[in-house]
Amino acid sequence: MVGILVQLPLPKHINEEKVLTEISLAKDVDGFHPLNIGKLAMKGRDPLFLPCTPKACLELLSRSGVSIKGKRAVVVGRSNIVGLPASLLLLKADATVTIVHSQTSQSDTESIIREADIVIAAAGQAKMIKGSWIKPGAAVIDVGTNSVDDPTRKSGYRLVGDVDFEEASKVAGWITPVPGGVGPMTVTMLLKNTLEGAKRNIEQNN
Ligand SMILES: NC(=O)C1=CN([C@@H]2O[C@H](COP(=O)(O)OP(=O)(O)OC[C@H]3O[C@@H](n4cnc5c(N)ncnc54)[C@H](OP(=O)(O)O)[C@@H]3O)[C@@H](O)[C@H]2O)C=CC1
Ligand SMILES: Nc1nc(=O)c2c([nH]1)NC[C@@H]1CN(c3ccc(C(=O)N[C@@H](CCC(=O)O)C(=O)O)cc3)C=[N+]21
Repeated sequence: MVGILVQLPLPKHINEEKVLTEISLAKDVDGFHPLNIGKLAMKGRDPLFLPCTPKACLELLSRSGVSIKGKRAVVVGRSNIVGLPASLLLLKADATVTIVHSQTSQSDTESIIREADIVIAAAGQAKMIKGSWIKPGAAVIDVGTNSVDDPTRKSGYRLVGDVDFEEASKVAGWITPVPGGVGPMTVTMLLKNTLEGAKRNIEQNN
């Protein structure tokens, strides 16, 4: 076995920190071991693996030719899975990073997003970010995957992002859709991490 991913969130009676700390560093393909996250947070240290969703966000930016250095970036959300590691990655890439969260005032959230060249939305709130908040030409990465009722669908629901795509796509320079945006790239980054981890293990054992 070359990689281990513990699907989060865990049920309440299981201690997430204990479980994640038990994962071998060399198999931590999600990059959630405290040592990997700690290295991500520190200057001049390189974690063995980067968390898949934040890595997917940066991959989408770089493949679209969006430069990060010196840009104003806002991350909406500060979870261990997405918001916090995404902001650390942007910081490592030399962006000027602001993080907004559930305790940020609505007016601050809106005004900070309005000034951002790069928006990473990971709040889990359907369509909370309006088109009028987006700076013209900004790069908008929508991580939110929220199911909303839709009686016209056989399933009875559909997936929407944290950004109002219809409005925001008229103003943004780049924007990812939901579904079909960050989600599939996250899966790709998981496979990439797993392959790279396997190669590294083979090299070290020879
Ligand atoms: N496509 C993909 O690969 C992935 C998609 N997701 C999706 O991304 C979204 C976020 O996931 P996850 O980070 O795990 O969710 P969490 O619920 O763990 O975190 C949500 C974060 O958003 C903040 N928040 C909540 N409401 C607001 C608001 N109104 N304004 C600003 N910030 C707010 C919370 O603040 P506070 O800290 O104060 O509570 C929290 O930090 C979900 O829709 C999830 O389904 C998640 C992982 C991968
Ligand atoms: N340890 C851990 N690591 C994670 O990376 C992790 C996790 N736990 N827990 C849950 C969240 C959620 N997440 C998604 C990944 C892909 C899609 C994805 O591919 N979505 C498709 C749609 C899928 C559908 O239609 O249902 C899309 O956006 O196009 C969504 C969500 C990873 N997470």
